[in-house]
Amino acid sequence: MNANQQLILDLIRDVPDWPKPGVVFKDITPLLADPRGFAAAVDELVALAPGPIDIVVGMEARGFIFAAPVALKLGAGFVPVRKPGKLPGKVHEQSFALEYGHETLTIHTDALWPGARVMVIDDVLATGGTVGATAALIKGQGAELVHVAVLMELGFLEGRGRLVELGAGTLSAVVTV
Ligand SMILES: O=P(O)(O)OC[C@H]1O[C@H](OP(=O)(O)OP(=O)(O)O)[C@H](O)[C@@H]1O
Ligand SMILES: Nc1ncnc2[nH]cnc12
Repeated sequence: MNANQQLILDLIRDVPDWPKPGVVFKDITPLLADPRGFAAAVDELVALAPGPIDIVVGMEARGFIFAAPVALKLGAGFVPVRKPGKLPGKVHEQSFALEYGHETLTIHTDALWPGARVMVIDDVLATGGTVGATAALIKGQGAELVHVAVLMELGFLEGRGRLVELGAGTLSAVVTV
């Protein structure tokens, strides 16, 4: 483990039984409030890009926090995947189950183009539902999902296996717990 990874782990707070009993919530707010920690997280995510990237896709809301600075550092554009009723244009949508509920995600129908090299960035991989739905939205536009990078993978929830089943492409995590 490198120094950045140790710093990141030290700055993520466990909140037991939130938002519902049995869930241990990984709270990134202490990490974001620490400039060295936040920079370390962005740098480690940037380092996971496998090559040139046209567009970084981030998912509302926590994904936006990391995806936007990663896009800038990679010289890529940023495309938001949002919850329903937020994007003003025509959208494609995809529903899925979360660790603590259900969700639908949307993307503008003209956000991507065939062959665009896309990287997905999110804070947490839990069950894989969010990344799986986002991958479907990206592939639905004929874009190339080059890689998925998350700050933290919750290994015990086996989201990675679900993504293989969904054909969501390669994934790496800065830290795994
Ligand atoms: O792998 P999964 O089981 O899909 O869970 C991971 C997702 O859950 C959280 O988002 P959440 O829907 O809680 O929304 P938020 O970013 O608005 O807090 C997190 O930011 C990931 O996007
Ligand atoms: N346990 C968890 N902590 C933080 N974000 C999450 N998203 C889904 N499960 C989560």
